Amino acid sequence: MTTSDVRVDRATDDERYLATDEVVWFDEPGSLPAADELAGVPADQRFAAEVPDADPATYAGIYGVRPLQLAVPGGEGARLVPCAGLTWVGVHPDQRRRGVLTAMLRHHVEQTHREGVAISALHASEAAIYGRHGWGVASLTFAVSLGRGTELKAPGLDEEAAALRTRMAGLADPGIAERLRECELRVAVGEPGMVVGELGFFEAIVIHQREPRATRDKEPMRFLFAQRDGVDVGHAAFRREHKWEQGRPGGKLEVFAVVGAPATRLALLRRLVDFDLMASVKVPEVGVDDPLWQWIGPRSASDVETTDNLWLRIVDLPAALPLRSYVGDCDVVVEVDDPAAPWQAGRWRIVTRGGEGSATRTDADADASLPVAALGSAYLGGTNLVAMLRAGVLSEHRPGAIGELWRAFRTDLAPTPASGF
Ligand SMILES: CC(=O)SCCNC(=O)CCNC(=O)[C@H](O)C(C)(C)COP(=O)(O)OP(=O)(O)OC[C@H]1O[C@@H](n2cnc3c(N)ncnc32)[C@H](O)[C@@H]1OP(=O)(O)O
Repeated sequence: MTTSDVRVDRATDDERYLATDEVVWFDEPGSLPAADELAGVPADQRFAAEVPDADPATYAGIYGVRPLQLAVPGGEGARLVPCAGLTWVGVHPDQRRRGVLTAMLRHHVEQTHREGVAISALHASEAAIYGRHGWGVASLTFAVSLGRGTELKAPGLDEEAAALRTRMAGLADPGIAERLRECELRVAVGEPGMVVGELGFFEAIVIHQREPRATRDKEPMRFLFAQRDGVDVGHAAFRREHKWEQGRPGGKLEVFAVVGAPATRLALLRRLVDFDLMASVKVPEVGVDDPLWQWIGPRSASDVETTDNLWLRIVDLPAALPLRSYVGDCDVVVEVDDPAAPWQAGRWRIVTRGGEGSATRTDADADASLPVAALGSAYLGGTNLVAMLRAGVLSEHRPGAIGELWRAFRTDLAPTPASGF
């Protein structure tokens, strides 16, 4: 079988899509009606691959797209731009390593381009999958474990943080999905790297968290909202777990997200490290330049794990570059290697001036050659192109060209990690 034997189109059979999902992800079967299981990925954004000799009860492969707003560098803060959130990618175990994923990713890139969206983003289950298909790691994230009562020292933010009120909320509270989304939209304009889903994405969180398999033996997900003058300015999602050691409480608090500008994050984290009966708190989605590192000092975390966060793929280079702002000026001709998107492979003159950027076709000699994944990696200012050159994964034909490009793309702060989608 070759990739051309794989037919990819809209998935029209919900049961078949879910049966494929179950065999790929080997989770406890869901108990919700199909429409609820599939909530969060619009019906016209669910796709499936078919191959000639497959089991008719499942698809050979499935994928979905969540329409997202991606916060990209924009002046002092961020601009929110449309982005295709690739998710739910899976190939039936009987069909793996036959090119089904390759066919689906090619379809996704073409489909995204056709729909006029310039950027695709994803979180990768395994790091080896997406680089060869043009996605590059655009941000890194850390999960940081803290002990109960860890002191967060931030003298310059104490007053602002103290003026915020934090209040708990639950999944059953009316309007919770709307509140989460509104709050994230408010925060994202200051945090390049964040993504914000449509309302259906937040409704799906509520639907899925109410399912028995999500809460078995566990506290249901709870939220902590930070409010200024009655307006939500940030939130954290978390769950506590009982643990007793020799009659003493040693509970674990698992945080799923902390969303807010620095003073809001400070107020939320101070609450999270001070819940009764807890001994430790695990905070995910801590970015490279997250203020938490300054607040806790170099050795206060009991454990730190790092992973790749958002992977970006540019699918329309001349449309993508003007969407963000740039701190430096450059004029560099790049040869872009992108076999899966021939409309943007080849030579481009990238010019940034006065904060604005563009890419135009040119026949001039290339100053540098790049896989398209390198541009996705650098797009949020999160991955250093000069470091990639030194590592030997890019090539330069005019000395200094990559440095010039990087000084235009770089940002003051590393991107904020994007929450899972
Ligand atoms: C955004 C998201 O949804 S992330 C979730 C991704 N899904 C999963 O992890 C679910 C479990 N895994 C799977 O369903 C499948 O193994 C997939 C989707 C990862 C890969 O699907 P396949 O159809 O087997 O991939 P395909 O045959 O097109 O492989 C393309 C190439 O990538 C390589 N590759 C694919 N997956 C992996 C992997 N997990 N690790 C290393 N290499 C991989 C293949 O070896 C192949 O290389 P080659 O062209 O040099 O031979």
